[in-house]
Amino acid sequence: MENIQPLAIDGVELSKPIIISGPCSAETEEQVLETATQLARKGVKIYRAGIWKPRTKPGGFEGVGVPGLAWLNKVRKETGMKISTEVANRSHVEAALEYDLDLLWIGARTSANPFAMQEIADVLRESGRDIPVLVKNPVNPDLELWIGALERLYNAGITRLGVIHRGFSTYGEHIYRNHPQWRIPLELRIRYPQIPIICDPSHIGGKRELIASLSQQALDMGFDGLIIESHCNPDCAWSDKNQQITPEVLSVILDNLVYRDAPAPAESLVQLRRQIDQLDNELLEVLAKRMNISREIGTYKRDHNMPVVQPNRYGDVMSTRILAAKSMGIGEEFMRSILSAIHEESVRLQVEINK
Ligand SMILES: O=C(O)C(=O)C[C@]1(C(=O)O)C=C[C@@H](O)C=C1
Repeated sequence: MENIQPLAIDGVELSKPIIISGPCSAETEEQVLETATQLARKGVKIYRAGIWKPRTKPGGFEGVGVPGLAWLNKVRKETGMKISTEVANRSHVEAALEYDLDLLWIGARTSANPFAMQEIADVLRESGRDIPVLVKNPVNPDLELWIGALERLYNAGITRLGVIHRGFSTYGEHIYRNHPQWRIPLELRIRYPQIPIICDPSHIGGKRELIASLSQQALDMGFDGLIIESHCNPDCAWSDKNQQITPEVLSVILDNLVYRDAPAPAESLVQLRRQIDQLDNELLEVLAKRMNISREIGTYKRDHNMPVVQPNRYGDVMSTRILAAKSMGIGEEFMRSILSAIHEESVRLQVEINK
């Protein structure tokens, strides 16, 4: 995907960060236009509204369908904003192209489904249109599946691609509706630095109160933009009302965000990075030494017919190190995952010796 072009929409200068906003769902022409007018007044340039809504269970509001596309056209005409919606199958794409939408996005359930992604890529290729497309992460935390969805579009001739990080589904009650698992979009950034990443704090948080802090966190991590749900009357929204905010609130949140975009690092940062380099080397040396001891223990176990995994010893290692880590200001979760990775590798080396 070397040839990916910067996310550009014809006829609009994209702000930094890129801001996309609008209601979760288009409900009525009045609601669509009223929300759009208020957002345009606040300086938003790209409008979003769900026309077809994938619902977990049948019987919910499933979107207004094609008539909503005409309302979006009216939004563009009256406010000058660019218009976007989610597409999930061939007929959605055909209708969206017919109504000349400026930007499309692919939802998380669709990007998780290679058949649906291929169908969308095929219809875009047949249309010969290089419309910008944003791909939400798949519901499950699978980076390859996400990249696969992007590749299908890229191979179909779509060169203005971006992604939306909307968090990952988890079972049970959590503070987030969809767990952010930031390391996954960050890994994508490292592998494809040319692909812009837009954060969707509305779907990650699932609650209005979390939108501001999640947005700032995303910008601090170098994300390129935000897609935030906004509704002229959120409490009466037909879908996802807890995570929608008024254009007024949106504007306050945006005004308070700090967008960090400093270019070359100063000397003080270079110095600090040198210290990190040094410490990482020391960590590596210690790790290598630990693995060598583990190999020796592995030989001992093989010669004395002992099982590789020693749960009591592992439990002791875990609890004593976590206690020590805490007293040094190191987080428990972090320490637990490091120790568990070290133990896994240590066990793998010892199993090798037994072969
Ligand atoms: O103490 C041992 O028996 C080891 O092999 C070391 C070690 C570790 O890496 O800490 C590895 C495997 C065991 O399950 C417990 C601990």
